[in-house]
Amino acid sequence: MSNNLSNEIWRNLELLPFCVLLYDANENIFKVNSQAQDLFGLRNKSHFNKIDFSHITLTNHHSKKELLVEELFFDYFTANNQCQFVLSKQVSKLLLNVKFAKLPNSSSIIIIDVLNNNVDEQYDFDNIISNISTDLIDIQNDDVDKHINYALKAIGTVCHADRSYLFKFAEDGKTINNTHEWVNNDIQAFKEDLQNLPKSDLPYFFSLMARTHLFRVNDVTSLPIQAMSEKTIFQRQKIKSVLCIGLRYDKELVGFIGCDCVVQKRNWTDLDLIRLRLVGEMLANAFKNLNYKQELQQAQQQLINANHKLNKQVNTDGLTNIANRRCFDQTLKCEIKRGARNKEPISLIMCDIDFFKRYNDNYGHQLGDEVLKKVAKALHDLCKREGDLAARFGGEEFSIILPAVDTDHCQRFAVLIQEKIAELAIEHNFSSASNYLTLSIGFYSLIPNQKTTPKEVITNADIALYNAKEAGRNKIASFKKTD
Ligand SMILES: Nc1nc2c(ncn2[C@@H]2O[C@H](COP(=O)(O)OP(=O)(O)OP(=O)(O)O)[C@@H](O)[C@H]2O)c(=O)[nH]1
Repeated sequence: MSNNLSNEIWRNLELLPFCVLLYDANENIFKVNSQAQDLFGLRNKSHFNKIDFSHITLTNHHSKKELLVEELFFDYFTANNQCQFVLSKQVSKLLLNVKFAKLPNSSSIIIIDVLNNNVDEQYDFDNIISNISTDLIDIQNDDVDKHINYALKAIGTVCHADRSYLFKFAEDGKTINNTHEWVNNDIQAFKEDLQNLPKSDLPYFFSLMARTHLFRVNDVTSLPIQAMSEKTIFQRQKIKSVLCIGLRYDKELVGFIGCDCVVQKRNWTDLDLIRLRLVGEMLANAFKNLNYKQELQQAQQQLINANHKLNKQVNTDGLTNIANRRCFDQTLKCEIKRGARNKEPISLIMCDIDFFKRYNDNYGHQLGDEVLKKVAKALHDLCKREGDLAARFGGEEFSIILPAVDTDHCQRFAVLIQEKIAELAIEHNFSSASNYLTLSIGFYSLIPNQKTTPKEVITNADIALYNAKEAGRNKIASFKKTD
């Protein structure tokens, strides 16, 4: 490549809006445009030698291998003419996209595009954002505060703020509450003072928020005259710069998150805004999910309660509030099967109020109902073991299922029933059996087998009850098989 040609190419190249370096093989010199000189901290010269780059190393962004800048010009690029490198500066790391082109006569050009101003910070923020979004996806009510505080600390730190916070509008829509706050070391917290704050105290702030969902002030002292109220509040909190973005829930503004700088002013960057907006959107989505989840849980609970109530209703006798015939039938069927499986006894007691018709006729139907309730409660209270069931069989007749109870045990239980009814001491002057209300009790105890049917068990207990009645009432009779 002739000198003239090389110079001509360079005149065009050096004007590109990138960092450009050219190696002129003829002269064995390097040319570096002003952006590239700035990037590598080189002194302004018309051309450079290898030695001028000897202090500059780059790190391959993917392989993490280090190399000297000069190596880029000589056989570094083979298959791919483009690669990303990290250049470590004093306080930051820059991500560079480096493109390589060969010229005739072993000369070559390097064009560098600075992709990111601080690789570490971006990397940290990406990590934080990915953590926050993972945490917020499955947010539960009891750890919501932890995640919000983490998000606020993250956004406060990456935006170089001294304080970050979340405000939510109260239900009346007229006041706001500072629900969460992060403050940097030695920075005063204000959360407690910022409860039930009338929106009307910040008219300028909220008019901007309503229109743009954004409030970005680099220098609080430069706020316009309409923002007098805001200025006073900000200055009381020693705020020098403030950046807030609105939180929307179904397009409606429900609050805002923001950052303050207290120690020194900050010219908020577009990146600060993008980051704050990202965190704000994630929080707003999380609140939305949480709300849906809560509504769903409430609906599920209501359904469970309604089901429970319905289940109770269909299985409960309306007057006496103990198990009804339906529940009795189902339970007896199950317990017979269980007894057959486990080869365990089961007892069924049928009991009937003596001369109840006379009671009704003389004391009235209403008092009759009260008696039924008292007897039902007494029987229910006696059923203490799990699996025992007292039910209203129909009219003034009650039944009790006693799993794992044999004849002797059931006889003792029947006596307990009589004692309990006697304790009630319900006057019945029209009974031929006693002056007080009494029951006739019949029971059937058996070890069921696969063929045993509920019908057969009920019939036998009923026969025993009939025998108790026949024996003069207020009696206990057990069913005995007549072969
Ligand atoms: N108050 C009230 N009475 C009821 C209810 N269900 C049934 N009865 C009454 O219970 C009475 C049962 O009468 P009977 O079957 O003749 O029997 P009893 O008078 O108790 O005579 P024994 O059983 O032979 O001692 C009837 O008068 C029914 O009206 C109810 O829900 N409330």
